[in-house]
Amino acid sequence: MSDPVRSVALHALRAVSEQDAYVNLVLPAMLDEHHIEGRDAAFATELVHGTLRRQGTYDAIIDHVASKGVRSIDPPVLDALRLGAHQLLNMRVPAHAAVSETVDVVRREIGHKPVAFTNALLRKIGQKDLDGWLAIVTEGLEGDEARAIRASHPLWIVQALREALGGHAAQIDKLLAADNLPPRVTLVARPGLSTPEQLPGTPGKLSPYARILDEGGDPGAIAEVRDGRAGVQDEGSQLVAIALAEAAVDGQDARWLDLCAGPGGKAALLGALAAGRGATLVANEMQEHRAELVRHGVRRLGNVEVTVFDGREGPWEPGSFDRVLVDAPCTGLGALRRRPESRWRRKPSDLDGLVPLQEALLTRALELVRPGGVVAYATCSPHVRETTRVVEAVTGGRDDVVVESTHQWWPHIDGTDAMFCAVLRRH
Ligand SMILES: C[S@@+](CC[C@H](N)C(=O)[O-])C[C@H]1O[C@@H](n2cnc3c(N)ncnc32)[C@H](O)[C@@H]1O
Repeated sequence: MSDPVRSVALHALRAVSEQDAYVNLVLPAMLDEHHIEGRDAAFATELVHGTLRRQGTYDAIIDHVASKGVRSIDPPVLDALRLGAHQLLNMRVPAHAAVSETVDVVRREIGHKPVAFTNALLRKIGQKDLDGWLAIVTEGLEGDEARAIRASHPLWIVQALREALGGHAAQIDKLLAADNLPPRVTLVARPGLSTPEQLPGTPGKLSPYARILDEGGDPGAIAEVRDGRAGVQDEGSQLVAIALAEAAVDGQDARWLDLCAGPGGKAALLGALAAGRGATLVANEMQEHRAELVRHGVRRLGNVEVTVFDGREGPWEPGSFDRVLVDAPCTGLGALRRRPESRWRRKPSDLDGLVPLQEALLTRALELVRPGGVVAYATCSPHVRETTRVVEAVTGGRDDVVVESTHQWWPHIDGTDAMFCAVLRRH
């Protein structure tokens, strides 16, 4: 394969759009297979992740330059055009190389037929810079419609994020911009197993256990991460585990439960915090393959039992836990910056299935915690239907539950994923 980097990039985009692959899984495997490393691997990652993030903007531009519109274009050719547009408009690739290399990939990987078409469209796109194109494709559009194209988010997500910002809705552009920046890798030093000072990088801003790796830092090269004394974990996730661990409980503090634990990042931190107090943790996960990831994450801890049940039905005694975490399955709209394709895959109707499950899991958690104990309800989504409205629906009309605190973290303010956490106390 000549220029294997761009060929791999196109294959990864095809796998995402054709087979619903997750780019975070499929691209590293392809890079490994083709022995693409170092700067070439970083270039391929930027090509693919950047193209996926900015797909909404590029499709609007391609729609403008293609005489029959973007929908008339064969999916493999469209992926190649997006790849070319990203190089032309958002990367420091010289325009002639962006066009000719992308056209070569089309010739090699798709065939001769679309070569002239691709060449003509990319040349047109190369005639203006990104700002020039944005002015054209948002002409006549206002507010969120223009914003959706400019910041490359589906309109319904822009509207949901603006609603979630509430009184801070004016920050929407900053939030959308933060979603388009790849996050720095953050480590967690699991207390009792390692200290942040033993890890490379700089201290976190919010969690006392966090360390932020320098750009290009490889967590796989760190001994503490390899052997489970530390892990890779966004600071927002660390803060959720800390919020549950630090909430005051009346009386004993011996039995903790993580109802939805897979893949186990929060369970590992909670387990370490529980061990420091002589408490035990049940880390439950419904899917066996994800429970296996939890077992791996907590392998250094002797106080964690991993179970595999539907959290709504597991065989625990009512009132048998002092602290319970419900890190509920959700749309993940708070983690768009680390999952480049997910914004295009999620649908508003996903909420219709998730919200009843979230309510049922929180209801069960409130049954399993003892009076005087606490429940933390968390989502890696700021969508109000999954956050405050779930808490209101479950606690409204109950006089045995008090909402002690709610907190929404944001990428553009806190540098974390947009995690939500409510701490509830049973009476
Ligand atoms: C947001 S993730 C949890 C992330 C995890 N706490 C961590 O920090 O690594 C939600 C998890 O809930 C699991 N899940 C979905 N439905 C469930 C149910 N009914 N009971 C228990 N777990 C469930 C999913 O498989 C998924 O692993």
